[in-house]
Amino acid sequence: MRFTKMHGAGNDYVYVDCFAENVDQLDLPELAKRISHRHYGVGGDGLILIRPSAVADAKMQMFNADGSESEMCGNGIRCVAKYVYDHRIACKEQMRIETGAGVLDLSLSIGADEKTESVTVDMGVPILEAASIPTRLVSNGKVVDHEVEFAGQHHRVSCVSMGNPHCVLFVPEATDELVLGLGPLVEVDPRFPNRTNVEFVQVLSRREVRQRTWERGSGETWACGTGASAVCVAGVLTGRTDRTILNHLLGGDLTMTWDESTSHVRMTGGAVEVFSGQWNE
Ligand SMILES: N[C@@H](CCC[C@H](N)C(=O)O)C(=O)O
Repeated sequence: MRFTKMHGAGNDYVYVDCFAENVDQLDLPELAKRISHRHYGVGGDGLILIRPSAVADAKMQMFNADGSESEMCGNGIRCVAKYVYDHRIACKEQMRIETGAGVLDLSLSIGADEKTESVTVDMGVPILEAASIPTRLVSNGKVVDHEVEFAGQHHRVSCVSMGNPHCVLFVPEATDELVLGLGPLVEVDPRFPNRTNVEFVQVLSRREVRQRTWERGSGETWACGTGASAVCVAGVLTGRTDRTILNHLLGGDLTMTWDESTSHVRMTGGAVEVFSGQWNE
């Protein structure tokens, strides 16, 4: 089976082109675990299948490194768009990709070498009601974060779904103690019956934040696009940031906007193809 390693802002996945490869007989969760392993496999934050779609230019199916399947992947969908364009599956600068969270619109910036340099994704409308710890309205009509106890400590969190669940914590500094210590506890907290992704965010100014992410099913990753979308929404709702922010993640930057007129979140970032190979197992 041919595969391609790609990353968006350092969030790296193993991609399989299912326009060319038949994976239907494979145990996909097991394959995701094995292929993602950083010592025994190709290595990555998970596995992403680029499939034909009946309703869009392609369909993305994504698995975390532990084999669990997620509805959506923000950095992954930019790489899927790049693959689809650069490998001439669809030569369209405006493209639609089907995900577990619906069909999303993408706009590609093409370089002089006729390859995709960056991608803007319309991430859709964030869902606040679906969060298991709901974001609350206070009497003056302003939405605020919610005080919750995790491991005996009180934290203020905002829960935002971008098709997949996110729990955003604004902190003075996203330390290892928080990300690697608290992150795994929040991920499996019983108040999140489907587990959750966890974002630790330091606000640098109204237009700039620094984010570290503990991802459901993959542990700490170098970036998370759906997480950056949730952070953009939570920053606006809690009055901390403007509607357009630059988010510095461990592996790169993402530009995020929560559009006031449409309520859609837009994300712009790079997508990089690293290498291709043959998986023989
Ligand atoms: N890294 C991704 C999110 C991947 C899925 C996530 N771990 C989940 O289980 O929901 C992104 O860029 O959005």
